Amino acid sequence: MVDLEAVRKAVGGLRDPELRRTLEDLHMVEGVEADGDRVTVKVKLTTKSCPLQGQIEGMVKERLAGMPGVGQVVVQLSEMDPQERANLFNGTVQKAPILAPESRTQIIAVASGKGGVGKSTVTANLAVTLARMGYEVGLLDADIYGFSIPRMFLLSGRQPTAIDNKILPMVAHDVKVISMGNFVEEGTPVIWRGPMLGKILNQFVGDVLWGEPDYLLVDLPPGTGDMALDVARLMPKAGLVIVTTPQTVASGVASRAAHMARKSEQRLVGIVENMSTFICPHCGEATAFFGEGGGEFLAKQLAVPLLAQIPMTLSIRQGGDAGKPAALTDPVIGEVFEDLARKLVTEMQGQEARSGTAGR
Ligand SMILES: Nc1ncnc2c1ncn2[C@@H]1O[C@H](COP(=O)(O)OP(=O)(O)OP(=O)(O)O)[C@@H](O)[C@H]1O
Repeated sequence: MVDLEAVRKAVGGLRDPELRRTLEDLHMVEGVEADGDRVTVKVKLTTKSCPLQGQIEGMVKERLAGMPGVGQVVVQLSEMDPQERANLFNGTVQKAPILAPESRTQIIAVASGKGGVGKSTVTANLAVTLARMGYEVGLLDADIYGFSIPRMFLLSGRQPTAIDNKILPMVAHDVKVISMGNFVEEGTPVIWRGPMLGKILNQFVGDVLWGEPDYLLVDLPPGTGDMALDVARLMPKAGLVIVTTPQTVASGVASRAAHMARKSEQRLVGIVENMSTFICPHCGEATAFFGEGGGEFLAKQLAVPLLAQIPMTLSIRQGGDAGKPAALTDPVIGEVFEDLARKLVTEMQGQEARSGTAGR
């Protein structure tokens, strides 16, 4: 005898790979039936064109395999009607828009004074680390000219699913990702300017079904251009983390980014010094390749904490190119980023509490 309640519970406990919620929460389990040991599970997808339907079918079969009394498993897929979908998206998936005062999502914008200091690398590694620590994480790649996030998450060339004018973020390494890089042909230059940038950012925030992540990381373009100002305008509560190298600090470009943030009344959370030392892949010796003390100097100057000093390692570069951030594969780097994530979470909580906005 098949225990249909147990089957329903087992299927209901599976998580939708895109929406990151259980099928039960999403009201996707329409019914379970048994005819002898032949079990039929009816699953209602948000859309029949869902590219993950094969994956969902496989998940159900794998989950039920070997359950007492269960022999053959048949998965019948159907589709929600627009009303059911709207109820689901506006209710279960996204209770409040991500920028609404009642949203629980904390936004962390990651900036740098100039390009090439490793801002995207730090953002990607921080995102996967927060996800590994159990937080729900979204990553918005607002570096629309020099997007490198899709490559770092092995998402190049893929397109997110769009349903009823909403976009589902792609998921990689447990992080929900949206990047301009997934909306344009590879190698095509992005030439929008001024007001268009604000519109894209608006869309990436308003039209993407982020759900309710604990943290939304925003990878800003380098420098103090239009996009950084748009982020300040659209996300006034975002905390800003500035990535610098010891050398960049010396040239003063990092502090320009910080001063702009202050001017636009953005909340500075802290500094991350990247490429602090070069770790030789052969002998393991650490060399202060770009000088020393820069991050600390900037942190003192701005009266914010130095959250981390990230070494320059082969594993970080290789992880970025291979689509698997090194924080997931190199235990030493994993530890460095976990330390950064813990400090960042604590600092954000402290700032919230001090400004009296905790629990918003
Ligand atoms: N700590 C590190 N160790 C080794 N390589 C690193 C490290 N940080 C960054 N890199 C490498 O440096 C290059 C530039 O990094 P990244 O793309 O993250 O910079 P960025 O500041 O985001 O640049 P841009 O804003 O111009 O896109 C990449 O090849 C990346 O793999």
